[in-house]
Parts: sequence; C-alpha cells; structure tokens
Amino acid sequence: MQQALIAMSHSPLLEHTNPPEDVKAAVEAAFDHVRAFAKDFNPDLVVNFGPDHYNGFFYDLMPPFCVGYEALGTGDYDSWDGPINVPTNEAEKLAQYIIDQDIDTAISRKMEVDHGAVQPMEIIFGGLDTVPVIPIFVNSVARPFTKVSRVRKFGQAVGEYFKDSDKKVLFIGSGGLSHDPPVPQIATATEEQRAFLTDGRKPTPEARAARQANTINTAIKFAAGEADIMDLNPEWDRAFLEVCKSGNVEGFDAYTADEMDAVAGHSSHEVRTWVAAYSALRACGEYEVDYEFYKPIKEYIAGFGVTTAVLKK
Ligand SMILES: O=C(O)CCc1cccc(O)c1O
Ligand SMILES: [Fe+2]
Repeated sequence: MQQALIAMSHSPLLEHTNPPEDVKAAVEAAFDHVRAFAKDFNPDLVVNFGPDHYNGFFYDLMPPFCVGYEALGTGDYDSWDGPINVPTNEAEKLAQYIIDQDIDTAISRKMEVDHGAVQPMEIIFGGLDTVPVIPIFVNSVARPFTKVSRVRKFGQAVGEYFKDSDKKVLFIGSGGLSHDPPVPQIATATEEQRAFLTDGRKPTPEARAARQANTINTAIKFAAGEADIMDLNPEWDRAFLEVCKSGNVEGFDAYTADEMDAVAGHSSHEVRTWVAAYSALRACGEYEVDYEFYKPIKEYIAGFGVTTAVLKK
C-alpha cells in the first residue's frame, strides 16, 4: 500500500479549555489511533492539506490554493514555530504537474502555516521537522471560495501525481467539521478588522494574545450555552462523513459555500482540506475508511472528526 489518509479536525482550544473527562479521553484515544496508524504506515512523505486563519495568508494576496516549496510555522496558539522539513524539489515537480492538468495553483518559497495546518502533524509526529512534508494551503476562510468541485479536482491532480510514486505518501486533511469560531469576516468587518484581514502579518504579542483570549473566552461561553456564534451541526457533520465513506468523491460537489455558511458555520469550509485529501487518495485507487471518530465538542468549538482511510487491496 503506497498511499493512505488521515483527515481530522484541529482546535487550538485543545490545550485551553476543559471538556468532561470522558470527552477528553475519547479524543485522546482517537489521537492514539492516528499515531499508531501513521507509525504502521510509516510514510516517506506527507502531503498536508491545511487551511489558514489569517496568520499566513491575508487579503493582500489570497490564492485559492498554494503549494509550499519552503515553509515555516507562525507559532500562533503555541503551534509549530520555525522551519518545516519540505522536500523543495518534489514540491516543485508536484506544482508543475498540477498546472499541467489545467488546475492553476499559487506556489510559495516562504509559506507561513498556522495552527490549522500543523496541528495534526504535531499530534501525529511530534513536530514538522521529522517526516518530510509538502504543505498545501486550501483557502477555507476568505471569500471568494472556489467551487468544491474545483477542490476535488485539485486534490485529484495531487493524488495522480503520487499514484505511481515509489514513495509511501500520507495525505492529511486538517479542519472542520461544522464550527463557527470568532474569526472576522471581510463582509462584516470593522475598519480595524479589515486592516487586520488585509495586512495582519506579524501581530504584536499583545494583539496575538488578545485574539487568542477572545477565542478561549468564546469557547468557554459557547460550552455554557452563552456565546453568540452558530451552533455545531452534528447532522451536517455526519452527512459529510458519509460522503467521505462512500468513496464517491463527486458527492462533495453538492456542497456550496452559501449553504455551508448558513447551516454549518463560517469555518465549516475547512472541510475543503478533507475534500482535497480524500480526492487525492481516490485518484490513487478505491479506498475504504477504516476508522472514524466523531463528537460535537463545544469546548473546542468543533464538530470534531477523525478518520483514516486506506486503499482497497
Ligand atoms: O482563532 C482562530 O483563528 C480560530 C481558532 C479555531 C477555533 C476552533 C476551531 C478551529 O478550527 C479553529 O481554527
Ligand atoms: Fe481552524
């Protein structure tokens, strides 16, 4: 088996809020599972589809996709802060292949990736300086959004590139499922927020701390039933997981940005990373989801899903 997949939610609140013990234990067991899965698969390379939350990508230049040739962590919420082990030559060849399939992508020789992209690898491998990784940004917060069918085709192109590779490749998707954390949106932003969304790189320590405190306070209120963010939507989450399990990745095409905003929250778009990862794996062959964990967890502001998938023999 040359390709495998881990698609999982992330939340910077893992270390900052306190769900009931049984919930924490269940999440920890899911993390143990993905760690064991990755260890067993023993990838030569990870292709990491990750979102960003205005730490690395801003409205000064917002691409739908970006392949990182070289990358570093932004360290927000104490996430990976420093260089990332990217095989530049392989990333260059991958981007050329994607473009040759008529799918345009941005590239970066200095891509900045935030908690949303790095958290699964921190959990699974203990850092981003171990297994070589090609980080791929999939815009999941900043309108305008590409159609989900485009994300599927992008993922498919990535998968095709690795289909006959002699390397063992693990596709990771990070984010989702339904959730609506307090990330400003350009359409409703104040003047100050607009400035941040457009040009907010390298915040002062005070600005970063204030942003993080706001997220943590919102999560605590949300768990107490007092926050004015959208509720989680377990039904929507379960339906999305069913599409993942069906193996019919064209099923993702029915999702639209407006509907997702309306029923699953403004950060539900992070499932685009799952769409890319599942479509990449599907391009390598028929797959089966061999592990699924799901729980709506208000303390983490996340419909929290963890899945692994392998190719059918
Ligand atoms: O402050 C931010 O940028 C949002 C943090 C955040 C919170 C809950 C779930 C997430 O997926 C997430 O990213
Ligand atoms: Fe996120």
